[in-house]
Amino acid sequence: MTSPHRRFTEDRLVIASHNKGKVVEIRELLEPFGVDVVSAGDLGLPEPEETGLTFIDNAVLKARAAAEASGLPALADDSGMTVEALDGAPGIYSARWAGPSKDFAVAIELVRTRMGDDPDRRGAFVCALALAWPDGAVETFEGVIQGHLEFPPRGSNGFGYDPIFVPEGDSRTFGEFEPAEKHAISHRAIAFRQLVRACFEPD
Ligand SMILES: O=c1nc[nH]c2c1ncn2[C@H]1C[C@H](O)[C@@H](COP(=O)(O)OP(=O)(O)OP(=O)(O)O)O1
Ligand SMILES: [Mg+2]
Repeated sequence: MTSPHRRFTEDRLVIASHNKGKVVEIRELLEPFGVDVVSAGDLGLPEPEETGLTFIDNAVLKARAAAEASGLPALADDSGMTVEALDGAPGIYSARWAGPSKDFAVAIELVRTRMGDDPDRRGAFVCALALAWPDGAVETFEGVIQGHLEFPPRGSNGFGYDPIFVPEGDSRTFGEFEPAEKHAISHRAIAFRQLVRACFEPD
């Protein structure tokens, strides 16, 4: 049976993200596919306003904006952390909780104080990926990893909320994971496996 997905046949791809930590991870995850990648920041593309109400909506919006502006296929990642005790917050607002200076010490402190001593420490990371072409076609994928939060933050690897997130089955925070270990299990890795199967690997 032929795949219902639009396949990636070009040799260049724009990473539609202005987050340096995320761009590093996406480059590492795409490395085996020999695609020439350039980031939206490198191309001087503007950072679109994320007006969507879901991770998928925002990923599509960012991917389409970059594909239209560059004339190249573009891959966007919209991701965040959801906390049970906060009814899913910060969720799609995960980056915005860090404020205009993108200070995640501030965002982490906000999560800590809002959770207070709630005994429910469960949290998850979600990653939506959208691959968009300049003609408007788009493919979307989503990955989730469950875990719990621990304070104070530990570890200096990764980015964002990694120093407080402990994935199920481990006792270390993602901030204490080596990059390759995070790439084996993360929400982004789960979404990437689907993307690769649908759009990159031969039928
Ligand atoms: O693996 C992760 N480890 C820790 N924190 C993470 C992760 N993945 C997403 N996060 C948090 C921080 C990030 O800032 C926000 C995503 O927000 P999101 O709008 O998708 O990205 P962003 O504004 O940082 O860059 P951009 O929109 O240009 O891709 O969620
Ligand atoms: Mg963003």
